[in-house]
Amino acid sequence: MSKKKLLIAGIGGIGGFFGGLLAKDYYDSNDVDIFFLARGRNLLKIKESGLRINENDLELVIKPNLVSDKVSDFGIVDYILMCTKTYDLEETLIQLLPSINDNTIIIPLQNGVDSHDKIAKQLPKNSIAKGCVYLVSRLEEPGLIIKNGNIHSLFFGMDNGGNEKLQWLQDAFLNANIKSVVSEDINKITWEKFIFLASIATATAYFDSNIGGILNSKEKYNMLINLINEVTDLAISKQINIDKNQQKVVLEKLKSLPSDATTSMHSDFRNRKNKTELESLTGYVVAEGKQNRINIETFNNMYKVLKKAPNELYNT
Ligand SMILES: NC(=O)C1=CN([C@@H]2O[C@H](COP(=O)(O)OP(=O)(O)OC[C@H]3O[C@@H](n4cnc5c(N)ncnc54)[C@H](OP(=O)(O)O)[C@@H]3O)[C@@H](O)[C@H]2O)C=CC1
Ligand SMILES: CC(C)(CO)C(=O)C(=O)O
Repeated sequence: MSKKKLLIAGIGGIGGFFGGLLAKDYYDSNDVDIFFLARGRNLLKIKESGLRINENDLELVIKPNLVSDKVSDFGIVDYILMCTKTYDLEETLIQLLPSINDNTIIIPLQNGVDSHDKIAKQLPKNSIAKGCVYLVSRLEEPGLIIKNGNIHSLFFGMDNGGNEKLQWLQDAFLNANIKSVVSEDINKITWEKFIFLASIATATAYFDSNIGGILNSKEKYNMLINLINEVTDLAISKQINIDKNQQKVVLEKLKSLPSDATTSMHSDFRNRKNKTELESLTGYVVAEGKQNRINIETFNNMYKVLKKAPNELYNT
């Protein structure tokens, strides 16, 4: 059997963490190659001294089989885990075309619910999975991933069956100690993540507050509940098969996260990044809510404020 090639595209908070665990497990493997697509100073640092993953003060240093920004170095790969921010998805896919043939399976692990369709539009012949992760992890500096808290989980699957194609990947994740699940109902799972994330990412960025700060303030908590209800109504209008009581589901998830943690979108606002995922999270709910005639007043009000540049938004 030929060697399987698994490419992690984007070595930041999630790609660095999950890619790092895979690269650690499969270093020297005769059966599997783990490749990293990285760029800039991050690429240089990983090439020079490996990728460091710091979890609860324990540090792992990982050398992938190959890290590069030149897609021609990888050849055709069997699987691609898409781990860039959503705003980099389309450009990265175009860059990756020389490594993709009709058999390459692509799994977006990004937040949001539209990556699958965007990839399928560009690559109609390929099997495209859906996926999502629960993790709090940041690329702290080039070559250094810091994971906060004890949770990590990864869900993936395909809408129309086809999960047997994903079984090899599931085994690879489990061998690398990644808590992963191949789901028969991945649309539901990714929407549950979206309801949770679009609400808490919007609230943390709008109030410039961590998760504990939202849960412990009556005013902020009530706004969070409005957000959860609005995006739940949107999901139901789109016939997503979810339980109507998403408040309970979201609050349970929030309680499993460290209270000093925040969302990746809020971190990007805080770090004055010139791009954020506002459009694929808050903006998506506003646009789809309007189209489906759902009351999305709280999302809309917060969206208008969050559209200002982060420099204008936060004064410290
Ligand atoms: N971080 C977390 O804890 C969680 C994040 N998520 C979601 O996961 C996704 C990724 O987030 P996160 O890992 O935080 O993002 P990061 O910004 O930390 O990582 C993305 C990395 O991809 C790199 N990249 C982008 N395009 C390319 C390219 N064409 N070639 C090579 N490298 C590229 C970026 O480089 P550069 O910096 O140069 O742009 C960056 O290093 C998002 O959708 C996020 O919402 C979901 C759950 C938890
Ligand atoms: C809230 C959290 C940390 C949970 O995984 C997340 O998905 C994000 O920050 O994007």
